[in-house]
Amino acid sequence: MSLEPRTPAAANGVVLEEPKRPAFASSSPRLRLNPNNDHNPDNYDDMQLDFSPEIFTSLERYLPASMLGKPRYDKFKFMREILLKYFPPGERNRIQKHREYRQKIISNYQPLHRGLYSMQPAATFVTAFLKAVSENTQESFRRIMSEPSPGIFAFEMFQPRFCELLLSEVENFENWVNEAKFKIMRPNTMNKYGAVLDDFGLETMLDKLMESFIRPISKVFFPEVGGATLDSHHGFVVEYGDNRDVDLGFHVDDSEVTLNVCLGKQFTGGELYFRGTRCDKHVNSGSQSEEIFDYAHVPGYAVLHRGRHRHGARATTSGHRINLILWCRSSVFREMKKYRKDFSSWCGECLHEKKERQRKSIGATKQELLRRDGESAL
Ligand SMILES: O=C(O)CCC(=O)C(=O)O
Ligand SMILES: [Fe+2]
Repeated sequence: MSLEPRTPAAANGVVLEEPKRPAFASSSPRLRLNPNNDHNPDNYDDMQLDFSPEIFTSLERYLPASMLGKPRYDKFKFMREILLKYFPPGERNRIQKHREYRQKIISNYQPLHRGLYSMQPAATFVTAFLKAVSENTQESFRRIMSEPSPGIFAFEMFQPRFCELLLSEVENFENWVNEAKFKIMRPNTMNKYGAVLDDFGLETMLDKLMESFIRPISKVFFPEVGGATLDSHHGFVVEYGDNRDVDLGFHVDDSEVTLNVCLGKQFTGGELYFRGTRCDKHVNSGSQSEEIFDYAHVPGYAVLHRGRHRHGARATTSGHRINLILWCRSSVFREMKKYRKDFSSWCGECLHEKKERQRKSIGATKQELLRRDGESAL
């Protein structure tokens, strides 16, 4: 098996080209860095748009103060100009196709357990997890979590009943896909099986899961990779066993923080193996012995790690294993990353290089001092 990490490039199919910086003249107004949450945005549902109306409604909170009082059409033109720079036509086309794909599922698929489609914390999480998140402190999180290897957190998360319901919903969706001979998109380029939960209606629920439960934890444990600013996700299930995927190759996720929860059912094998966190430049570098760690999945239990923490899943040797995966992303972190070269706060190899530079520089300084001492003694 190759140990070359592969970035699952097509992830949820949303691969954005490098955004080009808007070429505004320096005197032109710019978007605000933080949203104006007091502003009540207009509704764009009735307009013929080439981007989803919700994008305009969301973006409106970022408009400069001078634009906010302008007529709706002026705001629309201003925002569209920005969006066009960030989404080239091919990308826009792909997003439009994906929107139609989801629409087709939503209008034909009959959910089995409607309760799953809105976040119901008391029916979803085990009590200890809920308590830790409501306390929202490093101590409360540490109380329910183990950190068996640096940057890998394991904890009990879902109630058995919630796992059962979600498994049966996924099964119901897959039966519908087969009966309707519907061609579904798989979670990413690495899986032949599994399903994207966001595509059949669970996007809002998973957004809530990320915002209210994963982001507070990530803010504490992964601040250096945008843990506090997670603002989008890709949520899916992976499936292993007979007539399913067997294992998963060595890779990094297209996420800043990944939540991986085992839903069941009964299985042997399927352990995750981790090999240290790396930036793009060092993604293929070797591992230190202390970075080598294996984790055995337990139904109901979650693993939380940086997306750049290199990992893979060993063969599921018997039974059937289904895991919920939530790739959580931060647009702010991705934008800032473009202007940085040193990632020693989270990349094991950048840190190693930095220490090496410091060691050399201290050595050179010592040499210089010794030389000066020698000269003055003459
Ligand atoms: O099979 C697993 O538990 C890991 C899945 C995974 O790493 C992924 O889908 O990115
Ligand atoms: Fe992964």
